[in-house]
Amino acid sequence: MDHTVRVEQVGKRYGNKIVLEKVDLTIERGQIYGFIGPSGAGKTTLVKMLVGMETADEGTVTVLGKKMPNLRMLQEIGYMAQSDALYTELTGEENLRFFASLFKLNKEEQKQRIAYAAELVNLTPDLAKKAGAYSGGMKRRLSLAIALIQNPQILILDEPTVGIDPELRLSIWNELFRLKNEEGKTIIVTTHVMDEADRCDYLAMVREGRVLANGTPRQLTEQYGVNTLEEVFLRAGGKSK
Ligand SMILES: Nc1ncnc2c1ncn2[C@@H]1O[C@H](COP(=O)(O)OP(=O)(O)OP(=O)(O)O)[C@@H](O)[C@H]1O
Repeated sequence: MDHTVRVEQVGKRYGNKIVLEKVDLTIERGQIYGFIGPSGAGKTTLVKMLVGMETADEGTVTVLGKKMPNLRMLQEIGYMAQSDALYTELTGEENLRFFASLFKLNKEEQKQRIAYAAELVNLTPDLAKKAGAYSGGMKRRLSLAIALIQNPQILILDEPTVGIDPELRLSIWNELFRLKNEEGKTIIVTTHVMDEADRCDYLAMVREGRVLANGTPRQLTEQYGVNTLEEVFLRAGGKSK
């Protein structure tokens, strides 16, 4: 099997608080892998470790065979954080150009990638406006375009479609499927939206720093004896489980 990400016995604490405990995961190349779980479960901490922005106190995180954190992996990992990290005084296009310049792309590739990413998120007509004047949804879209700019092998998206209207959400998901199917990209998302979780090939249910269950959406509903992922989420998120 072609492992893209391997998380082994990972533990993390902030002060006295245990945020992740004994987490094991394997993500295969070309998978859309979702993390679901209640607020504060540890999903963002986990994805930050995959990107190399947080270090594990225990255990190891390996991405494309390299132990994380590893600065060289930034070329291969596109990351969209939960809060937008944009230069508000720069226009949308200038933001894209700035981030494109951080990667190994020649001038022509930069131009193509900027046009592609802007088009994908429907921002082409707004590229000349300052990012500070964008609406919340437009900022999310610009962040997504930035995550794609270097054409990374792995996309890590922390709640990518929050504040994005249903039509654009659908077109973004169609593009994620295309990236997976045609380009073999590995896509990791965190989400609270159950119809998005349903679109993932594989899910990990995270709660209180542990992976309670993982499997395909169907395996999870079967395992919990319910009909929908929403019910799985409520069971796993509730105290009664
Ligand atoms: N830098 C930090 N310092 C201290 N505590 C932190 C830090 N980052 C996260 N935490 C705590 O770690 C826990 C897990 O947070 P995390 O952001 O990973 O959860 P999450 O599952 O992504 O939640 P949400 O769905 O709301 O985004 C929370 O209790 C949070 O308060």
